[in-house]
Amino acid sequence: MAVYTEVSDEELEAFVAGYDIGRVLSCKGIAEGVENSNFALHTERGSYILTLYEKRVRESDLPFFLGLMRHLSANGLVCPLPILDRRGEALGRLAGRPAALVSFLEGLSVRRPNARHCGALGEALGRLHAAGRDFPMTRENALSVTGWRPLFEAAQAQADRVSPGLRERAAQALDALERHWPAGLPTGVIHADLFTDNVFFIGEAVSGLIDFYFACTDALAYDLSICLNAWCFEPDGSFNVTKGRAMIAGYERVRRLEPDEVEALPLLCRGSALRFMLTRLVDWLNVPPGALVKPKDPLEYDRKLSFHGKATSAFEYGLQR
Ligand SMILES: Nc1ncnc2c1ncn2[C@@H]1O[C@H](COP(=O)(O)OP(=O)(O)O)[C@@H](O)[C@H]1O
Ligand SMILES: N[C@@H](CCOP(=O)(O)O)C(=O)O
Repeated sequence: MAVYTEVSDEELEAFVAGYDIGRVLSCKGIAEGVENSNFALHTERGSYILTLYEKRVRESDLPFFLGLMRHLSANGLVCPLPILDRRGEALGRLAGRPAALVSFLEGLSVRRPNARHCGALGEALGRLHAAGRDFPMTRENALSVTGWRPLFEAAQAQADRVSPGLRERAAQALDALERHWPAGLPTGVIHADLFTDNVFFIGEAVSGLIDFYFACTDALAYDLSICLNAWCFEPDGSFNVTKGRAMIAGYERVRRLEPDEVEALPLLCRGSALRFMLTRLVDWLNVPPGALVKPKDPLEYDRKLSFHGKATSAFEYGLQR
């Protein structure tokens, strides 16, 4: 369910009249997604996504997200382009919420990516990092290492109800990561949530990247580690090194990893696995009564953590030199 806020026809027509995009032909709520209310909007001029930003997105971050998408689009990355209204603003208000219109992207996300998808994704991630290089705004990553202990504290008392021993496994990973988290790696704009549902393909070519609402300024290789976690494990919990090799090679076609990033990769993968395990665990333990959102499985990332805890070098993830 991802329509939290209903919009009346009158409100919608008044909002759309603020843009030079013709009149509304249709507007349908989109079921996918969890954070915001999204609608597929068709007007006399084209197709758009209308997003009403809900409570989990901080309003003060919206200029960063919208500015970033405009910057990346201007630098050749296919991502949603925020449409400017007649006043030249990308951010408006609708039904009492901050709202924006972005361009509609063609393509489909893949649920079970193969190695060619992983290679194409790696290359697209490299292009994203290159296109973001001159973006002048910054945004701290609230879900990096200093953000993990509060999540752990919020969930630890009930963690063993989800899986025996989970509290201790998470505590050990967190202690190790807090002690050894790498500093000084090359940083820039990262997507920070480039899971399969946020990447569109036409055939095996990437046709667009969406959902920049976790984007921030952080280590570039951390973004790659998020993708290795999200794309290269099999349903049985094993890491598919063929997919990892394709992804890293795809990334390095655009941007070669530096020696300190290579060195840090296993730790970054462990950190990003813990990040998603913890946010999923907190969500799992706090499903609001009557909610239609299906929480994501934290144990998927508990299994990934056990792989990363044993990995010692980037070669185990498919790096070739
Ligand atoms: N620019 C776009 N073009 C086409 N479809 C989009 C676009 N943006 C979002 N969508 C659709 O809306 C769904 C939810 O969007 P998403 O940004 O992932 O929401 P949330 O941030 O709430 O998780 C996506 O899975 C996709 O189907
Ligand atoms: N990708 C995260 C959850 C964020 O969901 P999204 O719909 O905003 O991509 C996870 O898998 O835990």
